[in-house]
Amino acid sequence: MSVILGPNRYGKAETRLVRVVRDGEVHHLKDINVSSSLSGEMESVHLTGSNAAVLPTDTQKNTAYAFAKKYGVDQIEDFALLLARHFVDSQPTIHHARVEIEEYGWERISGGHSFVRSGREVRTCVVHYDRDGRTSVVSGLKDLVVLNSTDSEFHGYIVDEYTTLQPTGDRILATAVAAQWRHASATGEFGKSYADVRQALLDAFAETYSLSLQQTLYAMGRRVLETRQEVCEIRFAMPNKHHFLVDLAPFGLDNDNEVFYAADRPYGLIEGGVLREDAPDAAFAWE
Ligand SMILES: O=c1[nH]c(=O)c2[nH]c(=O)[nH]c2[nH]1
Repeated sequence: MSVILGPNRYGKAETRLVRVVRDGEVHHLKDINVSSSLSGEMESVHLTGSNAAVLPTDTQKNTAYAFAKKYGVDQIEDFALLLARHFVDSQPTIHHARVEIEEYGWERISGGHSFVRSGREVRTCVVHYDRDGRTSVVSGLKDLVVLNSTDSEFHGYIVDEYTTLQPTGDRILATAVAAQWRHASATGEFGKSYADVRQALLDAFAETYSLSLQQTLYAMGRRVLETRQEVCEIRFAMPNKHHFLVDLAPFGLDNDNEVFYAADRPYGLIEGGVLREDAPDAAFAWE
């Protein structure tokens, strides 16, 4: 039997890191979750047990903490690029780095040092860097929960012998948006870009009269590409958070789209992407 080593990568997943910046009495918080994943000359470690080419995952974790102290953490994309470039540029055996970061928001309560975890979405990024200098940056968000209490219909679908769904001309449309968008280049004002993409997503969700969540997804992606030139592709995963009208007739009550049962499962899962026709090749950006 002849076998060979397949694709592989290794790293430290979910290094939780909180950076406090003390500006006198006023403190600033960055709360992130860093996952690094390296690949390169890893035949020996798998085939012979030699660890000579391996930068330990423990070191990868330590580097994240040390860099947070030395360089601070501002935009997660910039911090991810810093780490990815460091791993590849400092170690000849490491040819490719993937760094993924999630950021959790905190809001100031009062005074300078008290915070409440924000109920907002989680901001994300995935950065790749290889020894040829090829770089990709994908920004994103997840758990952006949105709801339209009207302006949503769903009808005209295939009806077969198993279809029981009734067509509706007025329903609740709700989802938890998970979106990732690819930057055409690795340089940018990531903070401003993020704020504008988020706003474009919300505006398009609110302003689109929806005949399906698929149609809303496309409108949201299109709006982002119209709003931010540096974004060349966006991908979504959006659960259809079904709201079913409760039958109140047994209680002698009508229900004119007022009382709903908010089901948590099963849910429709609508996934799709929108991209510029001339978007540069994605290479490893989505890996
Ligand atoms: O927006 C929707 N898209 C679907 O594909 C679908 N399927 C379904 O049962 N309800 C919905 N709603």
